[in-house]
Amino acid sequence: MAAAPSNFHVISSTEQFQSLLSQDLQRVSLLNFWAAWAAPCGQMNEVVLELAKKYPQLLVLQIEAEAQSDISESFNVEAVPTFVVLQGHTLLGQVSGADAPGLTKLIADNIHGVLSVKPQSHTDQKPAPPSSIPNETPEQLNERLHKLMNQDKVVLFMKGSPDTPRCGFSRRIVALLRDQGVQFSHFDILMDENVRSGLKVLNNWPTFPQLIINGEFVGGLDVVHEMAENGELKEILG
Ligand SMILES: N[C@@H](CCC(=O)N[C@@H](CS)C(=O)NCC(=O)O)C(=O)O
Ligand code: FES
Repeated sequence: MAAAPSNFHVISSTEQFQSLLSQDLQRVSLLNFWAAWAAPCGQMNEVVLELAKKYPQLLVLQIEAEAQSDISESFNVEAVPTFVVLQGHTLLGQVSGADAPGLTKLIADNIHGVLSVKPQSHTDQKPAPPSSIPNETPEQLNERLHKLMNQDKVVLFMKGSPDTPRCGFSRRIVALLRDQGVQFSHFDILMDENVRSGLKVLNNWPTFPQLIINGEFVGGLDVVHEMAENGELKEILG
């Protein structure tokens, strides 16, 4: 990250957090709850830095969610990234997930009333997607997705690898499958944007992890967790 502006603070203690917030109770602040292992948080950190530069009057607090668990808990942060916008100690709004346009709008709307700074177009704030196989046709991608889904009896499409998950949801499904004694192959969707977006369409499911059994889409973490609880998972695994 390049040199941070003076309204941008990395929080290292609850005391520092409270004292920064209390300095000026009229000031609008943006709390960015992030984690180093979550790729979308890396992209959103850039967006947050741009917002800090664009709105010098905005107090921007970078909070590493797991390291500052007391602060995270007090705002009920359950996933990263989560963004909380306050004026003093009053909640103005919240955005969950890597929603750059949503966050930009929330800040613009709230800063606008307070400071009348003209908001800029949202489109130039979108992070660039990671690279993928160039010139792959939809047919080729479809064929590749079916091959990947059939590479083993159980295939997990996840963020990162089973030994190095890059997201809490992926980490939890790996722990669950291991706990259930399920053998599985995996594919890291962070390495391939075509697979990432293609599977969302093919399986009509917007998130990862995605578990595939016998070539068929089964569900994400919540679904698989439910199936492990009620015995259905063992049943379809035969
Ligand atoms: N409730 C979901 C949680 C998974 C989730 O929300 N995943 C998000 C954040 S990791 C996701 O994959 N977003 C789309 C993307 O990153 O492409 C489940 O049961 O699997
Ligand atoms: S990568 Fe942020 S919640 Fe999964």
